[in-house]
Amino acid sequence: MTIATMQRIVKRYGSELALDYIDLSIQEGEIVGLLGPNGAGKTTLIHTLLGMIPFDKGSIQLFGSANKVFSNENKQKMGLVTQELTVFEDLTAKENLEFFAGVYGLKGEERKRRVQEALEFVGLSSNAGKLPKKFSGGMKRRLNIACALTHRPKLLIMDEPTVGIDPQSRNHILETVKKLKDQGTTILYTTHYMEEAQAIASRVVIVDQGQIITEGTVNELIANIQHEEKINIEVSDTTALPIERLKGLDGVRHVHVDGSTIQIISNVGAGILDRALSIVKETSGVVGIQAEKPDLEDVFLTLTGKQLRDGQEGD
Ligand SMILES: Nc1ncnc2c1ncn2[C@@H]1O[C@H](COP(=O)(O)OP(=O)(O)OP(=O)(O)O)[C@@H](O)[C@H]1O
Repeated sequence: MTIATMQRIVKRYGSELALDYIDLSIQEGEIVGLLGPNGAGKTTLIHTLLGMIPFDKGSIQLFGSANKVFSNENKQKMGLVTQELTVFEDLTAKENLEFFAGVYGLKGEERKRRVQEALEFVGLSSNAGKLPKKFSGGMKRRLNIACALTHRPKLLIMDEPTVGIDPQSRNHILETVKKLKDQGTTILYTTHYMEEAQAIASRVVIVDQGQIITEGTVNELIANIQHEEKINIEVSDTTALPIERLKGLDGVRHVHVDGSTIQIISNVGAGILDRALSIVKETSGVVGIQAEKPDLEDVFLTLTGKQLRDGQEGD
């Protein structure tokens, strides 16, 4: 089932074109990683999808219908984890959750149960009675996520939920996102950390300057930009290098020798590593292997000619 569709969406802030004909659809059960540098339009895209800001052109469908897209019924099915922390510093973690659960209309025993579940889900049960101002940055981020979970949204939108936290807390959050997906939540996850998208996204959508410049699974995106694979094999003995035999392997394009290193360039997916190693081992003694593997950063660099500006901690 298609959970959300954006068709030809244009959004301007005055003369600034923030979304430039966006076409995006999100299928049930996916984690869509929305990746792009600062100012690319990620926050604008999700605020538009949630009906929080008006757009200039195009149409949006949610949960299979274009009718009453931003009705309360549909809004109840969505959750937003904001980029800025939206927790109240002077309420305990539990009171914060009770407040947000109340906003979504949960009452009585059900509200208590959902608050408890959300606290457990993000690993904050033992800190339920504490004030967030005493929390670490990572704990505050986890509470911020829990606030968007008590009403069990079908579509959870997370706007850079790991900005400014330590790697351990980040991993904890990424695990939480995967757990949510396993429980059937569809997730739109925006980030400018390419390794996060690479780790959790079933599909990655890369935006830059208000446009979707490419989308696909991480492997598809990498395969699209990758025309060859490179393996460097360092040997201990260069007296009888089996260059001609390596050149004869299926899929090999070039073989170079640089000092004690043999570089083999092959077609993508040729899978020559095992075969090449067994040939080299026969004559030359292998002391090291290095395979150059492109990642999402290379995809971005290839498509836009610039770095993704992978964010620093605390930015
Ligand atoms: N309220 C606003 N008024 C005017 N311009 C805005 C407003 N919000 C965003 N913009 C502009 O729209 C463009 C897209 O911004 P947006 O915040 O959507 O990007 P982003 O990808 O979420 O960036 P970041 O990673 O820094 O959060 C930017 O050029 C930004 O300056």
